[in-house]
Amino acid sequence: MSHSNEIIDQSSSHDTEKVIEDSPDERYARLNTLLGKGAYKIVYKAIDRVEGYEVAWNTMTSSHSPDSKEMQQEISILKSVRHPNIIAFHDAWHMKNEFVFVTELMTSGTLREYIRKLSLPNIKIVKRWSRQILKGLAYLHDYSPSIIHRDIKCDNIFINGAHGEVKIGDMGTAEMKMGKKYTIIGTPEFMAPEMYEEEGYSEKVDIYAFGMCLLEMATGEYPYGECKNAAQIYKKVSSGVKPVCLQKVQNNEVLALIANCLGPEEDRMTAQEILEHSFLAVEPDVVLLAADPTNVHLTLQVVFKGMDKLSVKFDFNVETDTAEQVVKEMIEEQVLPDRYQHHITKEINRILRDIEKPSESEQAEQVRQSVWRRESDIRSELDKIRLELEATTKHARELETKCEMYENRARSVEVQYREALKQLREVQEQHTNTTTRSRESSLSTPAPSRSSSVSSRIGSDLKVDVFPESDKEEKLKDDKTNDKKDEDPVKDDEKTTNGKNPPTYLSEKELAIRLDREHPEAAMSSISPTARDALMSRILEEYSDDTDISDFVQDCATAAHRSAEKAKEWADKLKDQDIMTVGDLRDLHDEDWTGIGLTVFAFRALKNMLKGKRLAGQALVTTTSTNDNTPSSSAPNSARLSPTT
Ligand SMILES: Nc1ncnc2c1ncn2[C@@H]1O[C@H](COP(=O)(O)OP(=O)(O)OP(=O)(O)O)[C@@H](O)[C@H]1O
Repeated sequence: MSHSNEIIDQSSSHDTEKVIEDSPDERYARLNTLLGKGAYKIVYKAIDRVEGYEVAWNTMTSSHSPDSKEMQQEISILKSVRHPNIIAFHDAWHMKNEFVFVTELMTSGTLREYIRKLSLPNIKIVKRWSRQILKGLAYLHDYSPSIIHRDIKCDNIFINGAHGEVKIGDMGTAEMKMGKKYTIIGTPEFMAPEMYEEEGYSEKVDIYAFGMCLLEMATGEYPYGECKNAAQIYKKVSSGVKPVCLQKVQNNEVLALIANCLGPEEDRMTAQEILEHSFLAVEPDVVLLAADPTNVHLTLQVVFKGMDKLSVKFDFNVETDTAEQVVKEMIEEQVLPDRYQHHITKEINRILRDIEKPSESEQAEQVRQSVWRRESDIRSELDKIRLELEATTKHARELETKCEMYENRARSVEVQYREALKQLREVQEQHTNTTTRSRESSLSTPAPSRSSSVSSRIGSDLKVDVFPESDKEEKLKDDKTNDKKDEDPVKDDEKTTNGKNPPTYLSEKELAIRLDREHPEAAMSSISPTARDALMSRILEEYSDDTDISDFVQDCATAAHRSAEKAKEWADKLKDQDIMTVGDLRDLHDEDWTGIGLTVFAFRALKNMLKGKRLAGQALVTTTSTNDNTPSSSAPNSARLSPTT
């Protein structure tokens, strides 16, 4: 080569690049940039003046006359070879004793250099590269006439690193080198045994060489690196000894594939068969081609990527078909290979799911609607609760007013009772005195019976009309609704006594019972003396804030003549509201009480005990000390545990 002193390395600055020479037709301009040198070729960068591309300018010494008919034919074949995985051959000419040909330029050098850079390519990259090499080989082998490369090796496979494109190169050289079909030519490490035998060979020698490339890709080692020369390689190849690095192949599928490529010529798979091998086969895509507006009738297509197989188009009825059944049918009809059954079924189901899924804007609208619905539900629920609360508060106030009224009436009845009692005693006293005097004076005429007239007087004076006529109905209603659980015998009594035949005049006995019931403090006498003493002392003591609410409620219930179960029921309601001590109860605001859910009776019993217990205690003391079922005249009215405010 006469240009060495002007040559710059590819890595040198582009500013120093300049055109050194032109092709005979001046389309290609060779630059002084050296791309690489091989055993046969020196390769420069050049520019295609017509297309504006950078190209590779290959020069090699040649004894062949490019003007020969044979050579012209080969050049025209090479020019017609067009495949994405084969470096394009653009033009060739003979100049002095140099043969020059222009090819596609590859940016990242050879696959061999690239493997060294990666140190060890992963299995995904190996698969991707292998697919591309095999596609190129399948194209060449299927070409008419069939083209055998003869020198497949990682040095003759080039890469465009930016896109991971891999292309088979050295095509021109291969053609030039071959001369005759059975010429022994190639690189010993990659040559199939039949190539050494001079008995002819087929395109399967390229498959053998591909096996060696795969070995190099999978191990990062050059095959037969353990051999010192071509003779040693030949010996091993002809005696069937495989390269040592084969033992380093980890992946069993890769190992099986290499074994097939390096095996006997007749057993070797073709490039197309290897491409379809499960290790390299690319799973097909399933695409939705069309759908009717209701998304019921679909047209789907299975697309086999990277394979020359036809894609499969089929109809799918969402309402009647299932992916599993449709794929099974197509496999049975041999429309689809069964190895893709699972994948295609999965892909169809994915499409069906996507169809069902609402679009993003529909999803957003759905979310908006549901938020709006929730908001309006909550708003109307709040309105409802507010109205209920207002009604309940109103009702509670009304009841409170009525209670006050009943209490006032009860007070006046009590006063009447005391007055009557006083009169009774006076009458009795008078009667006794009269009787004594009579006896003393030994009068024979019996005195008229005063007691009967007193009784009748008491009966007529004591008009126990605690609940006015107008309120009786209401009272019955309130008793039923609000105090239903506190089934109070007194109230039942009231219902019958006061609700039906007002006004009611009670006999002495009835009056005594009535008063006993209306005065719980008097009823306390029915408690055992010990219990009563204990309760009394607790009432007289101030309940400390940390008194357990259950104890307090039990006292209230006992004082109000309510059962232990009732006490527990009240206590549970308070505890439900986190009221655990008397202190908690004291802290309650008036409005908090209504939320506890206690009956009006319980509510008042507790509240009164909390507020007026000193009085309650006094009442109890009086009742206890007299040990009498009749109420003490000294018992203050407010001490009663009947509903008061
Ligand atoms: N198309 C191309 N694009 C870019 N660089 C190339 C191209 N062809 C060859 N080269 C560079 O030139 C170098 C020599 O090329 P190549 O290996 O094809 O020569 P060779 O003489 O055929 O060598 P061998 O026969 O020993 O493989 C390569 O290593 C590569 O770096």
